[in-house]
Amino acid sequence: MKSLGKLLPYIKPYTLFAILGPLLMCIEVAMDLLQPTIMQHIIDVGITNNDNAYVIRLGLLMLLTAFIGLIGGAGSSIFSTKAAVNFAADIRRDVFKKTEQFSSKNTDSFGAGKLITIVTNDVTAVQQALMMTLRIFVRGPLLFIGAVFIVWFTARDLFPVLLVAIPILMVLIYYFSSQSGKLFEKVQKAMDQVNTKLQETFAGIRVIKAFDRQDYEIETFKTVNDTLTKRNMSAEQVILALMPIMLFVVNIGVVVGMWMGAIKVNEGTLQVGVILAFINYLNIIMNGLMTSSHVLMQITRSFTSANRIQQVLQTEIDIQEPEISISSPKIKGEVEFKDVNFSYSKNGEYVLKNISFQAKAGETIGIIGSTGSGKSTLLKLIPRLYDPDSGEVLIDGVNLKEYPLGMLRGSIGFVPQKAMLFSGEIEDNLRYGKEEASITEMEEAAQSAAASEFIEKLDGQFAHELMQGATNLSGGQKQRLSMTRAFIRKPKILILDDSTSAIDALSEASVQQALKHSHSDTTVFIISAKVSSIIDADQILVIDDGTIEASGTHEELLVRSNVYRGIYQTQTGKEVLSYE
Ligand SMILES: Nc1ncnc2c1ncn2[C@@H]1O[C@H](COP(=O)(O)OP(=O)(O)OP(=O)(O)O)[C@@H](O)[C@H]1O
Repeated sequence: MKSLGKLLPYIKPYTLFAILGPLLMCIEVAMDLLQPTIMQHIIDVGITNNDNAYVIRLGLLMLLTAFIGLIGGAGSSIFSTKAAVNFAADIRRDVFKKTEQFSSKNTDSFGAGKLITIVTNDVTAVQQALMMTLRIFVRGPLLFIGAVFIVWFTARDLFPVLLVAIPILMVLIYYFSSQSGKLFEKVQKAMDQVNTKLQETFAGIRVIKAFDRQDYEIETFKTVNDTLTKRNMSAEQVILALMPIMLFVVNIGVVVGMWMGAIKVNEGTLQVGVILAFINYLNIIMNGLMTSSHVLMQITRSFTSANRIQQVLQTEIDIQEPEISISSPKIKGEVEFKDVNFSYSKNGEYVLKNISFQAKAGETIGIIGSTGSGKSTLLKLIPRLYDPDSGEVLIDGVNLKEYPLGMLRGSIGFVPQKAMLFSGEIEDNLRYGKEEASITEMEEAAQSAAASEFIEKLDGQFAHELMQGATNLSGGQKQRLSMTRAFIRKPKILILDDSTSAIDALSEASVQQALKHSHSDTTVFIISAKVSSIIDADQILVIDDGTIEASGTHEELLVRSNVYRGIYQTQTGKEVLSYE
C-alpha cells in the first residue's frame, strides 16, 4: 500500500488527464442511473395510460442519455489511458535509469530475470491499477451509491432486500480480494523464475545445442512454466469464482424483491414498473460492487508490483560518487593495492586476501594463477565495479573513492574476459570507447588490436551490422573488437582480462608489439593463463587462492615461486631447477 502511494508523484505531470478521466466517467454513470427510472416512467405512465407520445418522448430521452453516457465513457477511457500509460512509461524510465546506476553487487542481488519482470510485468500491473482506478473505481462506487439512493427514494418498500444482500456481497468481495492478493504475489515470483530461465536459455542456446541438452532444457522450462500456470490458475479461479457466487446472491434478491413487490402490487401500494426498475438497480448495484472488487483486486495485485518497483528505486547504490572529488586534472596511471580484502557477499569468505602491490605508471603487470583464484576480481576493483571490504586501492596515490566515477572509468580501458558487444554497427560499439572517435582513430585502434584485417573484409567495414550478442562474429573477432573498443580511448590504465585467449599466437604478438609502442605510457594489466602472454611484463603477480603467492619478473619468479615454476614447466615442457 505504502509502495503504491510512493509511486503517486509519477501522476503529477498528468494531473489534468487523471482528473478528466473520472469526471467524464461521472457523466456516464449519471446517464446509466437515469435509464431504469425513465423505463419505469414509460411503463407506469406511458404504457399504463396508453400515452404513445409520452412513450416516444421518453424513448428519445433514453437514447439521448445513452448517447451522452457514450461520450462520457469514451472521453473517460481516452484520458484515463493517457494518464496511466504515461505514468507507467515514466516509472519504467526511472527503473531502467536506476538499474544503469547499479553497482555490480546491486545487479547481482536482483538477478536479470527479476529485473526484467519488474520493468515489464510489474510496471504494467501498476499501469492497469491506475487505469482501472481512474475509470472503474469511480464507476463502480458511483453506480452502487447512486442505485442505493434511487431505490431508497423510489422503491423504499423493497429496500430491506438491499439491506440483506449488500453486506453479503461485500463480505464475499472482501474475502475473495484478500485471497487473490496473496495468490498474485506467488504468481509474480513464478514469473521471475520463467524470465530467468528464458534469459539463461537464450543466452546459452549454442551450448545447449552443442551438448544436445534441448530435452533437458525443455523439461526444466516445463517445471517453471507449470508452476506459473498452476499459480495463475489458482489466482484467476479465485477471481472467476466470485462472479457466479455474487450472481446467485443477486438472483435470490431478485426473487425476494419480486415476491415482496407482488404482495405490494396486489395491495395496490406499488406499481409494476417500480419492481422492474428495482431489479435493474439491483443488477446495477451488483455490477457496481463487482467492478469495484475487480479494481480492488487489481490494486491489491499491484501492491506486490509497486513494492518490487520500489525495491529497485530505493536500492542504495553501494558505489557512489565521492562527496568531495579530487581536483587532479589528469590520471597518470600509478596503481597501488594496500591490504585489500574483498568478498562478494556480506560476511562471506574473502575472495581476495591482504592484496598489496604497486604498479608504476606505464608498467605492464602480468597476472597468472589457477582458475577461480581471484584474478578477475582483483582487476574489477580498479574501475570500481566492486569496492574492497577493507584496505585501499589507490591511483596516483589517491584512493579510488575520491575520483569522480566518470573521470576514473574514463581513464580505464577494460577488456572483459567474455567479449560483450552490442547489436548495431561495429562503429557504434567502438564509440562506447570514445564517443567522438574519428574513422582514423578507429583504424589505428583496430590496427593495434589486430582487428583491421577482418574488419576490412566485412560488408561496410566499420558500418558492418552486428547481431544481438555479435553472433555473426567468431570468438577471436569479438575479442579483437572488444580490445579495439578499449584501445580507442588511449586509456591511462588498460585491463586485459584473458582477452587474447581466442586469438592466434601471431596476432597476439602483434597486439603486444602495439601495446609496447602505441601505449607506452599506459599501465597495462594482463590476466592470462599463458606464460607466453606475460613473460615480458615488468612485474608478474602469481595469484593463489585469493592471495599474492609471489611477485616479480619472469626470471625472478622462476627462482622464487613454486606455483609459477610449475605453470611454466607444464606449458613449455622445459625443466627449471629449483633454487630452494
Ligand atoms: N559475481 C560473483 N558473485 C559471487 N562470487 C563470485 C562472483 N564472481 C566470481 N565469484 C567467485 O570469486 C572467486 C574468484 O573468481 P574470479 O573470477 O576472480 O577468478 P579468476 O581467477 O579470474 O578465475 P578464471 O581464471 O577462471 O577467470 C571464484 O570462487 C568465484 O566463484
